[in-house]
Amino acid sequence: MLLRRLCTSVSKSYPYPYPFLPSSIPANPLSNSNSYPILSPNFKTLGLGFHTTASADSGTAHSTNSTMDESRRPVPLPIPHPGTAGRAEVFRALEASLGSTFSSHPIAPNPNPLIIVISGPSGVGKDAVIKRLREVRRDLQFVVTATSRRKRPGEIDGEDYHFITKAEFLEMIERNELLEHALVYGEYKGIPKQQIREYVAEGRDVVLRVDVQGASTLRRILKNGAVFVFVVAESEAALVNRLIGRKTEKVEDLAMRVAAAREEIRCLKEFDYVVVNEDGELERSVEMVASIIDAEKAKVHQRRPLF
Ligand SMILES: Nc1ncnc2c1ncn2[C@@H]1O[C@H](COP(=O)(O)OP(=O)(O)OP(=O)(O)O)[C@@H](O)[C@H]1O
Repeated sequence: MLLRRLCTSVSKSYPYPYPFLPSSIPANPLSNSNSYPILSPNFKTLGLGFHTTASADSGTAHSTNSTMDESRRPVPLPIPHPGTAGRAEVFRALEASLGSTFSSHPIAPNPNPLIIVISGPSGVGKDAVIKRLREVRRDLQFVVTATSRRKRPGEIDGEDYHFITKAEFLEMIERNELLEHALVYGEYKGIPKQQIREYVAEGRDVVLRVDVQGASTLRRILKNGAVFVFVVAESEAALVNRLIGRKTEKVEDLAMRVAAAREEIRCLKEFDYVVVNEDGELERSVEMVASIIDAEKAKVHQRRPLF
């Protein structure tokens, strides 16, 4: 707040390109006509409680800090005008006047690795969104869910899902290898822990795909350490049409999935973001998810992926 006030008042009052000088400061007697006067090295101390002022009649700058010794008194140095001098020359002159080199280290800290949980009712397009996201965001890691259900046409084992038997799934549960698992429409689905741990340890962003009940479990485990995205269709009718169009469900399963979707939509408030995957607008939904990820990575207060 204090910094903002300082920046605002300084930028309003100072016509020179150097932001921390009061406008009343006279020309530097040592400078040529292309130079601006500048103080050294006490500008660094502005934030530390020194208050540097300029005296119009003496042509020198003073500090109101009574403890400042002679050696730290501001020394006026000539700064060549960027219009006539080379960039490197002005850069070096600024460094000399401030008494320190300009660091090339990143100003903002590296963002934390992010866990992105994508969920939503059956048939809204979670797999379709994730499949496309994989293509457009190569920087993301996708945890492959293990499932006991049968492969659908076009699905690839180890890429879309790890297709395993019910017995193998139960062994994974026994060995505590799953972060979360659920029995969904008579088939097991679960998220292997190890993959997430490895990706997060490498500082990578990880995308998980879970059903709504799985998302509730993950929220309890991961709390605010992950971002939860709820994918929905624009309407119930659109969702039903999509499920029918997929032609993968038995008729009795269709009714069950639609009934479940009605319940699952009530869980929306447990999520951080909602993405409406409108009919024919898959690309826009994928862009929306990518934007959510970018916004999360730009957060000043980052989530901490702990589990
Ligand atoms: N925006 C869209 N417009 C039109 N069709 C879509 C769109 N998104 C997905 N679909 C289609 O809708 C059907 C259901 O999508 P998908 O299988 O990705 O849903 P899902 O949420 O992963 O379902 P489930 O949880 O049952 O696995 C698929 O046939 C898919 O191609």
